[in-house]
Amino acid sequence: MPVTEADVLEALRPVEDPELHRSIVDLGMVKGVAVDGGTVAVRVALTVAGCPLRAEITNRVTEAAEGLDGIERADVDFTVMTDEERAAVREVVHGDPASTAGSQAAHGHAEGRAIRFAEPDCPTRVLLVASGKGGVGKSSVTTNLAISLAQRGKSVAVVDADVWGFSIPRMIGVQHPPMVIDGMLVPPETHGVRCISMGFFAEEDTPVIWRGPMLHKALEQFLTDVYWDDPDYLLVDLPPGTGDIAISLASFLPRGEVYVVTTPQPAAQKVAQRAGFMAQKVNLEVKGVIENMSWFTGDDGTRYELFGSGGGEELASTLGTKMLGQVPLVPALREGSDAGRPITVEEPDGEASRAFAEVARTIDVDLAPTRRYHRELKIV
Ligand SMILES: Nc1ncnc2c1ncn2[C@@H]1O[C@H](COP(=O)(O)OP(=O)(O)OP(=O)(O)O)[C@@H](O)[C@H]1O
Repeated sequence: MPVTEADVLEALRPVEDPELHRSIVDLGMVKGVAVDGGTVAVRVALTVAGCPLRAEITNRVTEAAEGLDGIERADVDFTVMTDEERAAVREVVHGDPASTAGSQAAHGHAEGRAIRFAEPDCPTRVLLVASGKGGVGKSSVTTNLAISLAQRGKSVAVVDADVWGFSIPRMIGVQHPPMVIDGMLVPPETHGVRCISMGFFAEEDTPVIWRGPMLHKALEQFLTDVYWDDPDYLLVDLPPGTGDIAISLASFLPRGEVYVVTTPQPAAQKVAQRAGFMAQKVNLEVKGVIENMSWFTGDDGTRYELFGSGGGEELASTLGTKMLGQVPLVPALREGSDAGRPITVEEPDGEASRAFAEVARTIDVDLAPTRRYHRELKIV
């Protein structure tokens, strides 16, 4: 039997938009299908003009259509959605329009909008990555831990809340800024990790001079106006230290698990301790310490403890928590970060990547919560 247009539509149904992770058919992106013998023409409406995912969508559509028996060639052409169509997409993916971005007359922060990650039935584990001071590798740990969790098959998102020293987009190698669909921000996905950062809204070499209340609102918007789609994990790269941002986030994310990154030298512990104690003061549990730059392995296999040793263990014991892992100092990690090629992607079997994979496993398996949250079990 010859292939019909309905057959093609069925074949396209499992094709997902690469970042919205929903069927392109359900999203209303397939605007037309025409079969002519062994050739099929498919017209796809992109959510936004100049959509950076066009090539990937072409590949997916072509592969699905050409998988049909009797179809030899698929030609894909593109159009762009109208405002109404975009509004419909936002409604499909982001639910009730009254509670989501873009529904307000003045787009932006909507007072009182719920933060999904704070809701009892939200399945997402929120990992807050903290450090006492800058430069210990907190952003590198956040980036590579996120990728390691994604490599375990988890859906992972990152909020770069290091508003003054945002570096995640560069480190992870983000290819394009977030897309805006009817006021809803769709975070770009790289190596299986979705990410949003102040870096998308400020120039790299311009200092962020926003004051506390504006930052507070910006972060709240990162948690509400962005289409996160209930990932398994949300990692938050906190600014170093114990300032207002960390406290704001604690109030936004009361179910956050805190992980403190430190270096091995004893002097660093005093500063890192403050971050840990601050978390405990705002009632967040410090779930573990990750020691970074623990040693450098020479060509002959000798380990050189350039920054001393024992700091991570000591900090963990002071904070009453566990040390989850030690990440060695590897020049390729820094080079990869600078070039947007994370070590966990470039050298997945290397010494540092194995350390990140083990920390990811510990968090994912050993520290998995035993309690499940059910809305219906909420005691009022
Ligand atoms: N294990 C490591 N091996 C080699 N270089 C590393 C390692 N960890 C971090 N670095 C490098 O150290 C520098 C600081 O790291 P990073 O930016 O992750 O720190 P940070 O604690 O987030 O700092 P800030 O909060 O100031 O942004 C970067 O150049 C990074 O590439």
